[in-house]
Amino acid sequence: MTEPILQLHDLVKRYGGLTVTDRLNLSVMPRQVHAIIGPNGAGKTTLIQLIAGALKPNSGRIVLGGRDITALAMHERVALGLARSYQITNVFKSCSVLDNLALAVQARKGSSMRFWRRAIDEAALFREAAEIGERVGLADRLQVIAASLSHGEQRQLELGLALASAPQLLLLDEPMAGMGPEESARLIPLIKGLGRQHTVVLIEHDMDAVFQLADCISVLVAGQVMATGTPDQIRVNADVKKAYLGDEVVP
Ligand SMILES: Nc1ncnc2c1ncn2[C@@H]1O[C@H](COP(=O)(O)OP(=O)(O)OP(=O)(O)O)[C@@H](O)[C@H]1O
Repeated sequence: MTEPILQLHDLVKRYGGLTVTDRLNLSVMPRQVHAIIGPNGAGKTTLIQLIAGALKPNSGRIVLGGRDITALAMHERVALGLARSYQITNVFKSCSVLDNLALAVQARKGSSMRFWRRAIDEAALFREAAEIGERVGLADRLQVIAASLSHGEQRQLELGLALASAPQLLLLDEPMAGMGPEESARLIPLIKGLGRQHTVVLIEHDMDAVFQLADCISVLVAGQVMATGTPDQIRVNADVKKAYLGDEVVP
């Protein structure tokens, strides 16, 4: 039987007297896009930060690939195959798409200070960077300076930068934010494809996008998972509909 790639056990996060993550349990299966949705203030961002290691839980356990990572720092989680794509961009604006990706690949390989690196290594580096560019839909934009990319293309490049660390699990924080309908339509199949290779956990407010791209959806309400299921199961779930009344509309 396939084991979950990520498991959260009785996770609790409190801010003073406010319990934001409330004995939360969640399993994420590999090679899926698993979306976490929920009304405003349900604790989605907090949950992503707990998984990434940007926040420490008050109690509970986080298990990645069978290993307890609860006590590990962010960079140690990255080394074990966890990557997070930020809304706040870490793109070098004056560099080309290809150079940005090559730098990210080089960072993974830990060879940034090796000025004497052989040319053959450099060719492999740029080949890998170009391949990542292709996977995020930027094959014909590799030589473009990052600052000239559209908003949507910059988000695609950020995805590419996250992929450069060769993650097992990719965390995406509102990948559709600020995108127009055309840009979203382009990103949906890309993210779906990434889920097949890396496993994607995302939070997203665009419900149309979530129901198109997710294999599995968990609904977070008041810091707990109220329901987990396929988009079709979640769409007809009466409790979920009730939780969303007056908030985002489940399509
Ligand atoms: N650093 C903090 N200190 C105190 N309270 C916080 C802090 N960060 C978040 N909260 C509170 O925790 C709750 C959950 O916040 P969180 O941002 O995780 O929810 P969310 O589901 O991502 O919301 P949204 O959909 O509006 O982005 C909110 O009530 C928020 O005010």
